[in-house]
Amino acid sequence: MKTLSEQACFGCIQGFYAHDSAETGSEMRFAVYLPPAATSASVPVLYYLAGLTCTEETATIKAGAQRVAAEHGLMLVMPDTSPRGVGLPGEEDDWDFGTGAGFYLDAVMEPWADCYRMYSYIRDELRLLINEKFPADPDRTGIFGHSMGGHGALTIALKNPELYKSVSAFAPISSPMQCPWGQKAFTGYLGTDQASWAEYDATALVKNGKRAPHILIDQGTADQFLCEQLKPEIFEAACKEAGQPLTLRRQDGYDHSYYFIQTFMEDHIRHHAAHLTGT
Ligand SMILES: N[C@@H](CCC(=O)N[C@@H](CS)C(=O)NCC(=O)O)C(=O)O
Repeated sequence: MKTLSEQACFGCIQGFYAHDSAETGSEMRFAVYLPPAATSASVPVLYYLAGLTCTEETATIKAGAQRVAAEHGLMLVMPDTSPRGVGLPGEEDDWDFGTGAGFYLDAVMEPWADCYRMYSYIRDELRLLINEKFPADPDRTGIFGHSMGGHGALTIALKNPELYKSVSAFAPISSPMQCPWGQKAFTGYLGTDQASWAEYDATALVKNGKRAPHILIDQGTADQFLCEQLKPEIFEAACKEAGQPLTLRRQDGYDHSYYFIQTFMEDHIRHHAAHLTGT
């Protein structure tokens, strides 16, 4: 692991790091915010998965998460959204597939299968690296994210409740099997086998018996992707039917941007702190 930069931020450190990833066969970058509490003890870790076109910098700069994370003593980890520059044909052609659009799954289709392994990268490789290199309490890990990253957070938490003790999402893709972004990505990375798609679809996972801790979702009513891509009502109905605890808040007038995310970031960090630290 190498340090790219470190800056003082709310009493401790905002850093950017890179490492050679075995899962993605490439150098991956990630951002870590260490709260002041991390100077004297191991602290809970909260992963934030970003959306389409984003990098490790996007939420670090735009989400305004550090002040509240410092207050609650949470470490923030903000990874990149895909491998970059691995040289696959077409990887840069679309903004919603390939670079910047890893969809937090393990691809099985060629040529993506060797490198596009963001599910295993986030759940295993990066988590173990963070636990080894930073003052992390491995028993207190939470996960949240936005849009494609909201889908990632929900699916990773639902599939691994023993690893993730808190979960939330901003404007998640609630059922990628049922929207154009997801159908394009799943066809390209997973092929046409619908059974493998269901393994990465939050709504299907809930319907098939997977459970996560109480989920918080915020969704802006003026989000330009709401009706065609995000469809929170599908996930809401599945959770209600299955008895999965969910608080879905429809926020009047907010769109899909980081102005929306930064408005409700404090509520999300408090939600995670309540699960991870009891504060
Ligand atoms: N490029 C897309 C929009 C992509 C987009 O909105 N990405 C969201 C995540 S799904 C984002 O967070 N973008 C980065 C930003 O707002 O800084 C378009 O032209 O419609």
